[in-house]
Formats: sequence, structure tokens, C-alpha cells
Amino acid sequence: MKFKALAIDIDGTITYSDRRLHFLAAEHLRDLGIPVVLATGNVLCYAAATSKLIGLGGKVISENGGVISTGFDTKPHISESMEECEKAFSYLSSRFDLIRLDGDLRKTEIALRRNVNAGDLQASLEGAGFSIEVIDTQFALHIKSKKVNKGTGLAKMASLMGLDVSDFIAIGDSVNDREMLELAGYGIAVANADSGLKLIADTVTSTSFGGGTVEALEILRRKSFF
Ligand SMILES: O=C(O)COP(=O)(O)O
Ligand SMILES: [Mg+2]
Repeated sequence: MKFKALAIDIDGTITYSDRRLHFLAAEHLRDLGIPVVLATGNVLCYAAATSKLIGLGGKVISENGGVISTGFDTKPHISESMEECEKAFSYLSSRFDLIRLDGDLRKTEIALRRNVNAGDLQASLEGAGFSIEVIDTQFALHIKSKKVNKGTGLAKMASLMGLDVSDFIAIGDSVNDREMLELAGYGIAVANADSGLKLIADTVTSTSFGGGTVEALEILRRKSFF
């Protein structure tokens, strides 16, 4: 089996636990020989800068699928307005002590510091009839649309690249990588991934964080997957 591209999470997957970039993982990604798409819950400028600094081509899925860019100088594709997320945020703000992240850089969802429990926020929103979800990636909380995720982002990116989602290998570590791993032709969870992601992955590495990505790429090469 041959795959044509790789979609890979940033935080927790090509970093150490404290978010420093894992240089060896970055080096392996630069020399992969197939297009590498960075897929993150973080904002577009963070994803694009990471792509540039690694030496990749600027193809990124950011804001958990809400904002997609196929190159450094191209206009991003933005999925939907964040009006519902803003309403949910203002509802929650009167009930919880929320700390919003990233200023006005976010276009489609809202990120929060992890000083509150995602399940409590979710239950409060459901009680008030909101159709909005709250996820905890271990790096931040995200108030987001249920219709947008890294899977829908991958589908959009694949079509923009003239590929099918099944042409992609996906690697990740967290709840926000689930739909992307489900859709991709082959999915790998690094050892620090949450148990739900490990359950749906085709392979789970024995090494954590960026070291897990180095191991994953070695496994994929051994299988001649690209
Ligand atoms: O932004 C986050 O919460 C986590 O980012 P990630 O998707 O790159 O792991
Ligand atoms: Mg992650």
C-alpha cells in the first residue's frame, strides 16, 4: 500500500510535553518525500510559522479544521462564523471563571485556559440548549462547532490537493485528532495519546511525544507506505 500525504498534529505529537519542538521529528518530517499537512487546534499563524520553521510547504489545517491554508501566500478557507461560539462563551462566562486565549486571532472557535473542567462547561451548554461542544486537548479547551473538526478539515484539504482522505496517513495524540485518524487511510497514535484515540488507531507507538512521531515514521518506512 502506498500513501500520498501525511497529516500530523502539532502539540503533543511533534513536540515534547512542554510544547518545545522535537527537532528530530521535525527533521524527519522535512525529509519525508510526500506532502506534510500540519493539523492543529491552534491558530493559523502558529500552524503556518511551524510549517515554515520546519521547512514544510505551508499546508495547514488550523483551529481544529475551521481554517485551512494550502500555502504561505494563499487566502485561507474559513469554515463558518464563530457567532454561536461567542454566544456560548458569553453564557458560560457568567457561570465560570474563563480565561480566553489568542486575542482576536481565532476566526471559527474559542480557546480557553484549562482552569475549568470541559465536562462541566459542556453540561452547562447542553442544559441551556446550545449545540456547541467543548473539548480538552490537554493543551487548551476549545468551544467549537460540532460540525467542524480535523476530519472535515482533512476532507477539505484532500479535495484542494486533488487527493482522497484515504490517501493520507494521520498521526495524533488527542481527542481533537479522532475524526482525522478515522478518515485517513492509516492512523497512528503516539504513546501519550488518550485511550480513545489509541483504540481507533491502526498503530500505537511505544514512544511518547515527538519521539513517538520519529518511531511512527520509521514504522511507516519499514512498511514502504510512502
Ligand atoms: O490547540 C490545542 O489545544 C492543541 O493543539 P494540537 O491540535 O496541535 O495538539
Ligand atoms: Mg495534539
